[in-house]
Amino acid sequence: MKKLTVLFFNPRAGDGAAQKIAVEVKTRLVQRGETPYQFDSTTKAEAVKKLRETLAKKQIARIICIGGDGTLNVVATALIHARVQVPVGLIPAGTVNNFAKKWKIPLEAKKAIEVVLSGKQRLVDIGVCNETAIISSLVFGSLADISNDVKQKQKQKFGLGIYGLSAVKNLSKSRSYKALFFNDSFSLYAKVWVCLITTSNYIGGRQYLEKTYNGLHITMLNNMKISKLLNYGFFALTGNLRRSTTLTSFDIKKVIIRPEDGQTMVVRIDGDEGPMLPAKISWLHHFMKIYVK
Ligand SMILES: Nc1ncnc2c1ncn2[C@@H]1O[C@H](COP(=O)(O)OP(=O)(O)OP(=O)(O)O)[C@@H](O)[C@H]1O
Repeated sequence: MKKLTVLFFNPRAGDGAAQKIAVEVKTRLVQRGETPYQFDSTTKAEAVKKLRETLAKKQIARIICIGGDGTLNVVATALIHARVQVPVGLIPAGTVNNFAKKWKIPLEAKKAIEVVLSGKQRLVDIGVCNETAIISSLVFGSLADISNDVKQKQKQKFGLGIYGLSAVKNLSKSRSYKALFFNDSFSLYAKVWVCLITTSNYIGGRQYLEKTYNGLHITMLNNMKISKLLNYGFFALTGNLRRSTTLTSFDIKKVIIRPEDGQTMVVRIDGDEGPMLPAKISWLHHFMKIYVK
């Protein structure tokens, strides 16, 4: 039986170009004698479920994913649930496309399609929080509440500056969360105003740390003051966040985060609402095969 190519696109990603790009990819695949397999989905949860079922029932040669980090998260989460490794071709069609920038996948659709069809692959690492993939970032604390406030439509209309505006709007509501970070060999109790965990030294398409490390980068702002925010903002914008004196920052492969005092906390992963804390967050070495230049 011939293995199938799954063609998965998210009409909500970026400026909505994914659907048009999907038609282009389909034409290229048909020209090569392939019949791509597609399914309909209207929510992220439905897409994860359908993709996981497809991976379990059918022989899949590869998945072509058209969208941003949130769309790629659907694919990686389905791969985690299905416990299989199938090569993934990313055609960037999101707003930020952090993952595509990190792996130098062309942002222009035509070029990205050629990268997938040329067949060169490499293994890459991602993160996981409970059973949800982390493609680029996990965040909780007041900033997570801020991104919750930012709707996809606003992001498309006003660009990423909308996060800054929302931050200023929400400043008065900000509060810190008490949480315990631990694994087999360390434990840290912290009052977290905002905690950011990333899989690389890029966030929002910009380099924010000097170096990357093969693991999760954890950066947290522990107490909220306007003066601290300015210091933090300066170093973040100049790509030297770890030089800021107002942060706790370390790299790790595995951590459990448990809120104290019975507080409830939801994390946001790759821009979407994720699981509630407590959660186990780990580094998945060589988890995903992707097409690269
Ligand atoms: N099949 C789907 N149907 C509906 N919505 C989806 C589907 N797959 C993903 N989504 C949601 O669409 C939203 C936008 O997707 P995505 O993150 O890829 O685009 P973006 O935000 O423009 O890009 P980026 O994250 O790179 O800035 C996300 O919130 C994601 O949860």
